[in-house]
Amino acid sequence: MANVGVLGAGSWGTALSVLLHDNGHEVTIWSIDQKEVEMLNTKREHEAKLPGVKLAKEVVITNELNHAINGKDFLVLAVPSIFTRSTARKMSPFVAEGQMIVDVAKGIEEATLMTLSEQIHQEIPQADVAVLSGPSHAEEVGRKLPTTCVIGAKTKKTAEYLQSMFNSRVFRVYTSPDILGIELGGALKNVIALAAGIADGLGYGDNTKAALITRGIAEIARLGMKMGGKLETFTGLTGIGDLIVTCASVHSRNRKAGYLMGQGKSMQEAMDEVNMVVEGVYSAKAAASLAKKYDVPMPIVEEINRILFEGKDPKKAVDDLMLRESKIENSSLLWEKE
Ligand SMILES: NC(=O)c1ccc[n+]([C@@H]2O[C@H](COP(=O)([O-])OP(=O)(O)OC[C@H]3O[C@@H](n4cnc5c(N)ncnc54)[C@H](O)[C@@H]3O)[C@@H](O)[C@H]2O)c1
Ligand SMILES: O=P(O)(O)OC[C@H](O)CO
Repeated sequence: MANVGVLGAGSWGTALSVLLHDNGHEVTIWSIDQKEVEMLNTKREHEAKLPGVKLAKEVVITNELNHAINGKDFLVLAVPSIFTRSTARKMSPFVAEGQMIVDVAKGIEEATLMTLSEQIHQEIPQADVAVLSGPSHAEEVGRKLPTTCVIGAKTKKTAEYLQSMFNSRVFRVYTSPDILGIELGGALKNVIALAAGIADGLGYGDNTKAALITRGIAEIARLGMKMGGKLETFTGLTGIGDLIVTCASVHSRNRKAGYLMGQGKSMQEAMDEVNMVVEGVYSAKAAASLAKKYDVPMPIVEEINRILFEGKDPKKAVDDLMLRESKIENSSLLWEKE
């Protein structure tokens, strides 16, 4: 049994707290928002973000960061990615040498193009930073439906320790040394999910969805491998696995935001209606900047940026994708004879 601090009390922080408590660990959740702490202490349920999932009375909920960090065997950082750096900076004075932090958010910092684990390492150099990712909606983890994820860590020892902490009958965790590939897959799939949602909102069909998923992972892998991520990661749970769930699921925040935009709502109207973090909106510009920096074609990502930030008509964006110059499916495939 371990003593765990979960930083962030949104839907994912809450679902993982329930999982870790069910696994027999002592869990303390921290939220920056005193009202959220009071609400969770009173109701033992996040009605707005994860209705129907109860937090056991033993789970401690606090507004004091040091209470969630001091003496904990490991920490789970579950705040939306735009708050990762600021939260890590606040955490740093309380984090012990070698204390493990598992980042479970998905994003890339727009200003620096850094992954979340890189930001955490910069703010908390003394921490042992790992990541947890995969096809795992909080709504289903909270209902204890079978789910698989991957822990990425710098050492096998840390990865296997954390694997044993999260593993359960309903939550199967694999390990991986490819932290970068895991983080890029998690952040970039949210941008493609916006496109999948837009296609749904426009009334397009399964063919369109399959095309976006397949060409989407091609874009993600092309960039990710040029940055140093591994092909095996992009074809695994945190790559294609997470992309499939986010493009297809009724629970997906990014898909839903895209759907609303496909139906004619503005980006802001869509984000307000979803009322939970829509990470793809924050990662889209970073993805386009990385594509430019690494000289990798990412046409879906580029069109999403035009829709989000230049007001391009989504239908015109799909037309432009369909009418791009003709291409071979994969430029590494060759005919024996030309
Ligand atoms: N929800 C899921 O199914 C799921 C699954 C896997 C990964 N994730 C990732 O986990 C991260 C969190 O997602 P979520 O769904 O829990 O989001 P959410 O919108 O439910 O979480 C919002 C929470 O963030 C915290 N918060 C708000 N403002 C803050 C601030 N200024 N500083 C620090 N914390 C603040 C509060 O506790 C708030 O409840 C995202 O990166 C998301 O991609 C989510
Ligand atoms: O699928 P979304 O858009 O809700 O994103 C949340 C998580 O990243 C799912 O893995």
